[in-house]
Amino acid sequence: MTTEGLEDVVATTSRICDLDGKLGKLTYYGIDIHDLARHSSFEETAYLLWHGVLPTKAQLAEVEQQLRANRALPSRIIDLMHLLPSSTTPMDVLRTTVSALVAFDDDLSDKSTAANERRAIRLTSALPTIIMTWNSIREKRNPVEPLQTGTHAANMLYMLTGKEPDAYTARALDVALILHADHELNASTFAARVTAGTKADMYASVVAAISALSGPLHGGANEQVIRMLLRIGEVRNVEPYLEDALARKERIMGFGHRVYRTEDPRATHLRAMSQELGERTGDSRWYEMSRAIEEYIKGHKGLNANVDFYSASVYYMMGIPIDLDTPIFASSRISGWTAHILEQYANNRLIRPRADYVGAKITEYVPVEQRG
Ligand SMILES: CC(=O)SCCNC(=O)CCNC(=O)[C@H](O)C(C)(C)COP(=O)(O)OP(=O)(O)OC[C@H]1O[C@@H](n2cnc3c(N)ncnc32)[C@H](O)[C@@H]1OP(=O)(O)O
Ligand SMILES: O=C([O-])CC(=O)C(=O)O
Repeated sequence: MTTEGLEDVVATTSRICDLDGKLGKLTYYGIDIHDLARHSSFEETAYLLWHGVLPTKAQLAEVEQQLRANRALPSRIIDLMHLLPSSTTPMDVLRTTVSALVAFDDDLSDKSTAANERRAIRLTSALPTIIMTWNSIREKRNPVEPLQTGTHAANMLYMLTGKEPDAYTARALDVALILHADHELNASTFAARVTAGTKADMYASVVAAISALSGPLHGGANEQVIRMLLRIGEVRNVEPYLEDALARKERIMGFGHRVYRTEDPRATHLRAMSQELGERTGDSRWYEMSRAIEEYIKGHKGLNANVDFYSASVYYMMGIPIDLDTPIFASSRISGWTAHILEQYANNRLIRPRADYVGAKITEYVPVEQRG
């Protein structure tokens, strides 16, 4: 029997992330996402995903230090970015430069777990630098050097503007990164594991993941959500816009999920953040439109907002350029991807499902001269 889109197919065992779509429960190594969002940091959550336990104080300090120490990019990666047309999308730049980073790995032949854990740290540190360096290059500004201090989130905001972010915004992005860090066998993580399952290296596996994340049915939806909010413009336009869109059978980005049949627990936090950011910035339009869309779609289609819905207005109110939304998702999900790649390597079997053949019956080969 076939299951289109592998819905509900259990494709592997994993200790990393547990997801209950009926109850709306999400845990990383048994720790509730709500607790992580309230109390953890992105760095601590990444450690948890890589090692399966929360770090001691010393281990946390060490991973924070390693993540800071690896922020700078090889200068030739920056040279490579200068060669790209300024219209290249940030996701395409991310995919291309992560692929090129393999050439700067000191010893690719070292396939030990320790070497792959070091690669996970290097890749996690590199992603925000790539994204923000590209943002400067395409705007014909000098890239801002990464800070040697501060969190993954604060450094990302600093590299965007050249100014240290206020504590509230840095923490809000930190929480968003925690919420996006892992999500079981989503399409990009599955792509990473399929690639790692062939014993391809970590760079190749992450490139596969970035490529899968970029599509609008997955991580690319957050960018489409904010474009929709901009098109709608104000709360009173929500209803006619959605009526039209649904009549045309359009999908409303940021709604629906393959696994959740109830509220996505990450959306609960992002909704509250969107409201709070609206109040702080004195412009609640984006939050209010989002609430109106959510109510309409819930009422008319029975669909819940997913992680991409409220993250869109959150990032917009932080002043993040729209097409950096999905790369920012990637700069969190890299922790989950690399954790899954490490888990795949540790207990590997090639991932190779079958297809139910529904094509033509055996047919005789007709040489081209006789085909008319
Ligand atoms: C981080 C993430 O990846 S979260 C997901 C981000 N993606 C989006 O927000 C894109 C919009 N959402 C969607 O396209 C889908 O809900 C997906 C891709 C997330 C999940 O899709 P699936 O599990 O394959 O559900 P499927 O596509 O079979 O949809 C089931 C039904 O709900 C409808 N539906 C699902 N999502 C939506 C939506 N966002 N807007 C309108 N209708 C929708 C479908 O049209 C379909 O209706 P039908 O049976 O009448 O044809
Ligand atoms: O799990 C999924 O299919 C999509 C998702 O929410 C994520 O990757 O965060």
